[in-house]
Amino acid sequence: MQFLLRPRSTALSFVGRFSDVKKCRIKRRSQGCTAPGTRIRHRWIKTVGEPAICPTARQFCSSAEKQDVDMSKFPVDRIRNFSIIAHIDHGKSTLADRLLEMTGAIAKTERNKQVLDKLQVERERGITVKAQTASLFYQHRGQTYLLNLIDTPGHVDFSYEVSRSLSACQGVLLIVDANQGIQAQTVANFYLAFEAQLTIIPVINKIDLKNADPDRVEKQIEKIFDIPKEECVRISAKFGTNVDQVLQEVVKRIPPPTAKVEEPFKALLFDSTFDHYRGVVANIALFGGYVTKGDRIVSAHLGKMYEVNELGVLRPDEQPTERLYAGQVGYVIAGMKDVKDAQIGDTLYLHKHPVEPLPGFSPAKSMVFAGMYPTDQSEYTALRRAVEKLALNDSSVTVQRDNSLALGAGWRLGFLGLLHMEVFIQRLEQEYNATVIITAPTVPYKAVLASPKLIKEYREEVVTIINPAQFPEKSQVVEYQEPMVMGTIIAPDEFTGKIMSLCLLCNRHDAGYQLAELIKIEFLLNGKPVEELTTVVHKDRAYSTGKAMCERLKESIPRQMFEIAVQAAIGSKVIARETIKAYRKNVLAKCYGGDITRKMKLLKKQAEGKKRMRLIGNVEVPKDAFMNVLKRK
Ligand SMILES: Nc1nc2c(ncn2[C@@H]2O[C@H](COP(=O)(O)OP(=O)(O)OP(=O)(O)O)[C@@H](O)[C@H]2O)c(=O)[nH]1
Repeated sequence: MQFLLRPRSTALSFVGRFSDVKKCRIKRRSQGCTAPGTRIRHRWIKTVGEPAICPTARQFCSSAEKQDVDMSKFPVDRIRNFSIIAHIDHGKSTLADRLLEMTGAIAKTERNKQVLDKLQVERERGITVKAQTASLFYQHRGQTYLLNLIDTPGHVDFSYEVSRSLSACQGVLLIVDANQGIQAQTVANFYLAFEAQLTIIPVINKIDLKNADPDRVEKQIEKIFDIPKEECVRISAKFGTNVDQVLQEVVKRIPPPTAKVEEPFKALLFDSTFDHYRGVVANIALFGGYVTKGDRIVSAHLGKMYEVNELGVLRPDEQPTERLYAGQVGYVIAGMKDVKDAQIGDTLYLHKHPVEPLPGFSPAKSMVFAGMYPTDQSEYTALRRAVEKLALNDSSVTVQRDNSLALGAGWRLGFLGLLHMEVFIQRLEQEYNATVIITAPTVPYKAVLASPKLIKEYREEVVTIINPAQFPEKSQVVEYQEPMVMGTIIAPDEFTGKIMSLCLLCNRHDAGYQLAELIKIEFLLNGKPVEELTTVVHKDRAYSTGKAMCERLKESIPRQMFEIAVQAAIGSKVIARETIKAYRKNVLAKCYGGDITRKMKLLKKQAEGKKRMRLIGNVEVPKDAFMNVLKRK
């Protein structure tokens, strides 16, 4: 790993192997933007709209009032579109709950916790993986404001969701934990918002904590982001302390959208979900004009025409309206049945008024690839549909068809990181009842080919390999290359030494490829290679990886009626071995007496379990064994 010290030593940059990085994230910086760690010299927060308001003059909409709000009465200057961004667990979803409660969008009950985290996987893991939109009506000085709030995920793997959400906003609430202070994703998200030229309101959360030190965090914010400490809002999202001030600051400081209703309809499709009954529900931000139910709209990228069947706002549940106007954020359902119809970043316009498309987004770059196969090939078609639908909800997943001799037809999927991969598979299992086998995750390596035969086959000299089983032999290549990342750590001088070990966990961006000594390791069960476990590692890690994987295989494969040899091999050379002793599992062992139905039940359960097994030679390997072995600790 290389380290580069930046001027004044406020930031430490490093270049490291991508495969070392545990939480993967790729970040592209637009040219000419401020480099991480350098101080921003100019003031960039503007105060717009009215001067400071008297808190007593503020009122909130009641739940009853909100139903009657006529969207057509919303002049653009009373709309505020903003996102909540932060490092993981700094309290975005908790603050979103409070904002929803205070504006009457949801009732204030114990049950209403992390309302915007709708997915089962989000509730189980306590993390946000999908950005969610909610339109809030907020009364201030006798006027109703429409606040469109987008709650975003904090984990580095889902930062693509954050950058997409920001394209629909003019401002952000940058939440910082009063105890932890500024963390890697705080800096990364700050730069996303800064580069998008959004107004940034720093919010110091969790001031109720015993170890909270808001003064220190304010100083950090001032030093690193150049935001005067007077502009920070101190809150406790958990207890609602000062949360009303956040709403006031949103109205005061975030500018309204510049969109004009008089212009032709132009909307950015910034997110979408798939509804089994109604098809694609597209989240749109209107950059001009208005759209009405029944209008015929065109998607600029695909040139396809649709009729708007339903549109409305998200409160946070869908609330249909007759029209959506310039500056608003809402949803449309327009008979998009095919998942490929709703391209994230596409521009929608009226059939009769074509417009210049909006810039859209550059596609997310997958950095972790894995093969996925149905446990039972008869489930292939159902799984294909599930993958397509889930990929629509998560456009940062790349899907390529793949075929394995042993596992049959499947896909090679690309993810932004390992958590992203785990969440995708958990969602497939929970939302689509799918059971799948996942192969070893790998980063995209490059090989400079030497063999003319291979060059002819690939039709290029430098190939990117996303499947270790297709990794060319050393004799066929000039060199291997591996992806590198550029990471940034911002810290005071005195900590430079200590933070070296933390480098693997920090924010990073693409730093190209470098020459690498790579080796392919194969794993064999009783002499039969398990293709899906084939892995490519750095030469110096070959033995430790081979040994660790053999040990994990031994732990994960249940004993069978014969002895199983677990081996790791480089070419024909075995580098590690473990033995699984013979054993016979008699499921009826504890079932005394003659109750035949009980015995049949146990045998049926065993047969179902076997379905989830994969037969390698004569060795049965449960699906979970693959996951256990492939999980990096
Ligand atoms: N004491 C205290 N705890 C808080 C406060 N705000 C949030 N928390 C807790 O912090 C944890 C994380 O809160 P979330 O709202 O899920 O954080 P998040 O930023 O949305 O998390 P991700 O979406 O996963 O990035 C939860 O256990 C909250 O109860 C606060 O003001 N005070």
